[in-house]
Amino acid sequence: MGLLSNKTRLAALLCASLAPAVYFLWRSRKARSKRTRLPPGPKGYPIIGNYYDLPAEGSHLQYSEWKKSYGDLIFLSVLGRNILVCNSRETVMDILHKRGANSSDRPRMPILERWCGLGWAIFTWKYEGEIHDRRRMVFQSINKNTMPHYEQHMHKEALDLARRILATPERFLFLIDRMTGTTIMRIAYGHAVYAEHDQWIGLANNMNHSFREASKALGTHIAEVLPFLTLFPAWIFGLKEAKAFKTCYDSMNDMVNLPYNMVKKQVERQEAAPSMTRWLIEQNMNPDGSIANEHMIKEITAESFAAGADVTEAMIKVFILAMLALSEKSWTGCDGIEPVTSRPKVAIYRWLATQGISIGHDTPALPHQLTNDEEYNGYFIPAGTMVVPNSYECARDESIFPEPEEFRPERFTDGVKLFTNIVEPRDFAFGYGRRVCPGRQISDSTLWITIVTMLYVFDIRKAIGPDGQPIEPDLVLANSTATSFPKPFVCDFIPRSAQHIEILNTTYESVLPSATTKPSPDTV
Ligand code: HEM
Repeated sequence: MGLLSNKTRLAALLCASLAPAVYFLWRSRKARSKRTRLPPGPKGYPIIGNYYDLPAEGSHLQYSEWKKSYGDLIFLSVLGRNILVCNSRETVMDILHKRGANSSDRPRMPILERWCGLGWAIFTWKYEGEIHDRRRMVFQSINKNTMPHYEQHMHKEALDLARRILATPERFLFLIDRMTGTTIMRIAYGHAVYAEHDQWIGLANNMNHSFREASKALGTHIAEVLPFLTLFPAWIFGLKEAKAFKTCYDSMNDMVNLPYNMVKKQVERQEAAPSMTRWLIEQNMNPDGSIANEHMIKEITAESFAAGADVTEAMIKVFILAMLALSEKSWTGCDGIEPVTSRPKVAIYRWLATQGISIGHDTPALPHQLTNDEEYNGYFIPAGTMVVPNSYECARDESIFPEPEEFRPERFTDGVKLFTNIVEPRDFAFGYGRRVCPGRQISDSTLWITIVTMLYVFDIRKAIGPDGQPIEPDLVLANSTATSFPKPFVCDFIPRSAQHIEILNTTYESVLPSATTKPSPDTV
């Protein structure tokens, strides 16, 4: 006779067979109860979710509008992808900074990775593996030893920009574009640009242009949210888009390989100018002359160039717009600016964000992604949720920045020193938590040196139209490409005095005198 009676055995059998069913029922109830604790958001449709609630461009405006109904946290779902929008500085900081250990991944960017050939760029990666080494490479090559060298070049390029604007003020937009390219080119590769149409800059322009076109093409692309579609060839979804993606793919490839190979040859000949690439090659050189981590060096320097040039250009153009917005109002910092004491650039970062600068495709900043489930203020946020920080809304918080549309440097500085008790706009201009921009020191210095130089030489005013009235610039940025830019605009650059011009010219000659005459020996 067994140890258990037949009745007990039957009961045990019943329990054993029911247990999984009970367990799954319990789990689904738990999950359902958790789901009911999701943050609020607009009710979507089955399967497609909020697909049609989001505009094709300017999503930050829609997020800000929803804030009135749903508050600081908004939960959306688009074709199965969960999205959490952080609509205030507090929620952005809580989720992306304080909980950075769980919020530092990126959502997959399947089109950029597969069709546009950007799988090597860390901004598309999860926060794991080699990304730490690559971010470290950027930090190590922008250090206290290399920074003074880079700053000399920034200074030279800013003075050069002022001289060129003096000669042909109507070309100022093109000249700013050129100047940011040449500055970052110097820093990344040590390449000096002399000719108007430099081959290296041409390469970079091709890359930037093709990336913008590809970004436009991926705008509403279904494969963005259904990654398996990128297993098919892009052309079956449209020839025009496929062409844009392919051009992007090829130009990225050129940018990764050609400048790097050139610098490598220069290092072998001991002729390389100081740069991120030279520094990284030297640091990774093996005793037999081979270079360790070569793929990382060439990819991270190409990414630094790509990440830096466009946004810095946008920032400087926004600064000019800001000067026009400031117009007749008095601001002590503008008049006879003291280069090292006044710090209007923090105002630019905030104002730029209020204008909806978008870094990353049509989101107010690059999105992050949750690695694991998260609990926040009683809400449940599932693993894999894409977190979108609405920096646009953060910069417009009226409790911190009254009349946020106004460009008012006096919020941050009395014209002599920077206030210490301010909310630092750089905290939201350069991203968040563990994914914060590793190149911010470079951009910060470039922007600062350029602003100071321009304000020293010029009074920047609204252009006067044929009717004798000032031409009002459009302050709304053109959105929806990788980085948003001011729409083309006109303005007047009025030199402050003959003495200011003389000082500009003598300073230009004295900063890095060798950089003005030596032609570039290498072509790519
Ligand atoms: C004014 C100029 C710049 C602005 C406003 C800017 C802003 C940003 C922002 C908002 C992010 C996303 C951060 C996040 O995910 O939370 C980012 C990422 C990045 N930036 Fe910048 N950036 C600028 C210039 C530069 C420069 C000059 C470099 C290189 C030297 C650079 C390299 C990068 C890289 C490599 C990433 C990807 C980091 C990652 O995904 O881990 N950026 N930047």
